[in-house]
Amino acid sequence: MAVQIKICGLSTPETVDAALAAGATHIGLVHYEPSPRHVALDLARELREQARGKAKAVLLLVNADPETTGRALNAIQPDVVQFHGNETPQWIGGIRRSLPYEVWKAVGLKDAGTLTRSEKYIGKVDRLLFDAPAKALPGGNGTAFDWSLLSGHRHKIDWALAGGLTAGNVAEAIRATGAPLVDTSSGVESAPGVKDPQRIADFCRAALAA
Ligand SMILES: O=C(O)c1ccccc1NCC(=O)[C@H](O)[C@H](O)COP(=O)(O)O
Repeated sequence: MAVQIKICGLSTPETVDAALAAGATHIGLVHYEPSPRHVALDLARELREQARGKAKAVLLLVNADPETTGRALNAIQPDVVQFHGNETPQWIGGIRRSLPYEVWKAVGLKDAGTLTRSEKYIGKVDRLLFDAPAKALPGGNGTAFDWSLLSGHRHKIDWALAGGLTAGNVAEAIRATGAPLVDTSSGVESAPGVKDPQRIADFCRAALAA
């Protein structure tokens, strides 16, 4: 099956079009004010509508309180909500039980212990997104982690690979890990928060050719 591709941190209609044209299966909308990719709810709703029926819209939240979470989900009605902070399995499981969204949890992989600890989300989420550990931001830092942590790992639920992926390394990352879904943000930007249509096209081509 062809690898699935998420282009994260989109914030303009032009770059959503570029992602859709290049074959992205998922577009990521970051609703987190400290991020250079933050999109307010009105814009996120427009971008989500632009992608409807063409790619899944993934809403990213980071340690959002219940009111913010409810307001954002209501406004955007995404296909997927991705939790990218320290949200607990109980909190995430509650959202998944009560709302009709696919639910993902991002996990920063430092070492084999983090991989083992990520199992507490099994049964509470639909997918684990393995990313580099948090730095200045919880995600979107453009750094890769040690992919060998995943080699030979028996995944018990759906998963995805993120962290420092570019057109230049995504094929190798797919071969090294067997990732069924790859996610990039900084690797398709010309500056933090500024997506580049050419880099989006190059990334998708390289991932699909892997
Ligand atoms: O992208 C952000 O600014 C961001 C901020 C806060 C939490 C998560 C964020 N991004 C999440 C993603 O899914 C990124 O695509 C993922 O971390 C990979 O980013 P990158 O290493 O820059 O490709």
